[in-house]
Parts: sequence; structure tokens; C-alpha cells
Amino acid sequence: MHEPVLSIRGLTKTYRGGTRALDNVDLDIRKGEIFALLGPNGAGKTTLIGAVCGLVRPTGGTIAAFGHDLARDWRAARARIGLVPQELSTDMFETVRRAVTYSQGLFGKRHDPARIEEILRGLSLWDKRDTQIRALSGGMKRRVLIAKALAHEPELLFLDEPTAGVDVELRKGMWDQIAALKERGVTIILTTHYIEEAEEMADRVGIIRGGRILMVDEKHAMMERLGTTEAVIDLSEPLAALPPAIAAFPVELAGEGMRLVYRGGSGAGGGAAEVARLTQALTRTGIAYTSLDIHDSSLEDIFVGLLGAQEVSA
Ligand SMILES: Nc1ncnc2c1ncn2[C@@H]1O[C@H](COP(=O)(O)OP(=O)(O)OP(=O)(O)O)[C@@H](O)[C@H]1O
Repeated sequence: MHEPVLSIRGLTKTYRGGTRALDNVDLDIRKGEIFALLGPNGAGKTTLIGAVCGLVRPTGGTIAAFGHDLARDWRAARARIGLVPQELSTDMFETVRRAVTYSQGLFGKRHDPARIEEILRGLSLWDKRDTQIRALSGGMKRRVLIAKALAHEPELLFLDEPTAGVDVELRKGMWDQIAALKERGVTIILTTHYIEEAEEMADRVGIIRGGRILMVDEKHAMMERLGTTEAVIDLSEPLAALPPAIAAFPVELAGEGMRLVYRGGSGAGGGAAEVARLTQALTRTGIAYTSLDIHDSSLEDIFVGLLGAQEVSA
């Protein structure tokens, strides 16, 4: 495997007052991937990003980015990292172009107006280049944040809740922009509590809660390993009991004998393939059915199952 672009070991952060926001976090990020860090409010996502971007001073552990130890060689690493924070805190009276130009110079890059034009055009902000940021819509302000983060051409980009509170259309637009960055070879770490976002975008998913990483895996592997398939089969005639050939499947009889409910793992051997075998067994046993409805659990179901429904909606 390639050397990871980011390598975190034993990272711990205890805030003054005693809140342990990160608790012995180990994480490796691969070059070119989109990694989604998924967790409920207060899980430690922003603290983790802050520690890598030099905004939060860790209490313990090490962080290496592009082979540079952050504690010793911060500037060299930071120059290759971009951060899109949750909110714009400064620059309100600056024009879009001046704010992005300022960001370009922050980490030692030379002023490159052509590159700034390219970034602003790519984010549909070129028409607004001479507008003060305070006069922009919320969606445009978010795009300014992305433009600022891209101005010094980072190879690793953090997006902290990139689509929190934005409408569906804008969210899809953001996803397209993030996908385009990946195409250009940028490694992306995004935090979100929209599971749909992780499901749509991520190559790998890490689940964090209470400052601890509970699980890291390829999104597809996670869905396959932890996912389930449910099928509801409406029968033509009520059944008093399940014949043995049917009872061998993970099924239950419901709806006063008029309905079969299948629940199985969605991984290899289970899921749709097993439901197909079940329907064959029904036909062989002479049990007729009128409808079949099958669906796989989503990443959301898995997430809720892991964390508990209350926490996810918190
Ligand atoms: N500056 C601070 N001082 C003290 N405690 C803090 C500080 N910043 C964060 N915390 C606490 O650390 C924990 C983790 O917070 P963090 O903002 O990293 O979580 P998060 O996963 O980003 O949450 P959200 O999804 O709500 O943004 C929380 O309990 C929070 O209250």
C-alpha cells in the first residue's frame, strides 16, 4: 500500500474543563480517497480536523501528513492541507476575489490570478468576484469557503459539514464539486451527520462517537458486512404454519398467516440471492404469492443500529 497521506496515532484531546473530545484515535488516510467521518453531535469530528489543521493543540499522540510530523514540521505539512470550515467567520467586508487571493498567499504560494479565476469560475463565483462577501447568499458564502480552501492548491482537503443546512439542490451541486476535486487527485476528508452524504460520496467511512473511532471500513464492505435484506411476501392463501422447506430460511409468518417476512444478511449467500431461493422453494411447496417487496438496509440503518436511534437524531 502507498504511504498514507495522513497518519494519526494515539491522538487524544482533553479540553480545559475536562471534556475528552478525542480518545486515543488511530487513523490512516489513503491518497486520493474520499473518507467520510460520520458521527453524532459532539463526537469529536471538528476537534479531529482542528488538530490536523493546527487549530487545536492535541493533549497526546502524533499526526504525520505527507511524511511530516505536524508537531515538528507544521508549515511544510499545512501548506499541502486545505480546510473548509463550517462557517465563515471573517472577511465579510472583503470582495470574493480579494478574500480568495489572501488565502492563496497564506501558505507561501505566489499570487496567481489565472488560478484564482479558474477556481472562481469552477464554483460559479466569477460573476460575484467584486461583490462583498456579506452581500452573498448562504450557498454562495459556502462556495467562497471552498474557493479559499482551494486557493493554495491543497492535496488534502478537509470539509467540515460541507452541506449542513443547505437545500437539496445545492447539496447535490456540492457533491459534484467534491467529486470533481477527487478526479483531480485531491484526497478528501469530510465530516457529516448526513448518512446519505457518506453513502453517496465516500470510498471509506469512519464512525466516531465519544472521541473514539468505532469502525473504519470501505463503505461497500461495511454495508455488506453489517447490512441486512428484508423481503415481504404477500401470500394468496393464509398459512397455519411454515412447512419445513420454508422454515429453513430466516422467515417469519405475519399478518395472520397471509404474509412471509424474510430478514437475512445482505452479504454473499444472503440477501437477494437467498430471497430468490426462497421464492423457488415456495413454488415447489405449492405456496402461491401475490407480491414480493425486497429492500437492503442503508448505511443509515447500520449507523442507527451501531449508535442507537436516539443519538443519531440528537
Ligand atoms: N473549545 C472547547 N472547549 C471545551 N470543550 C470543547 C471545545 N470544543 C469542543 N468541545 C467539546 O468536545 C466535544 C467534541 O466536540 P466537537 O466539536 O469536536 O464534536 P463534533 O463531532 O464536531 O460535533 P458537531 O457534529 O456538533 O459539530 C464536545 O463534547 C464539545 O462540547
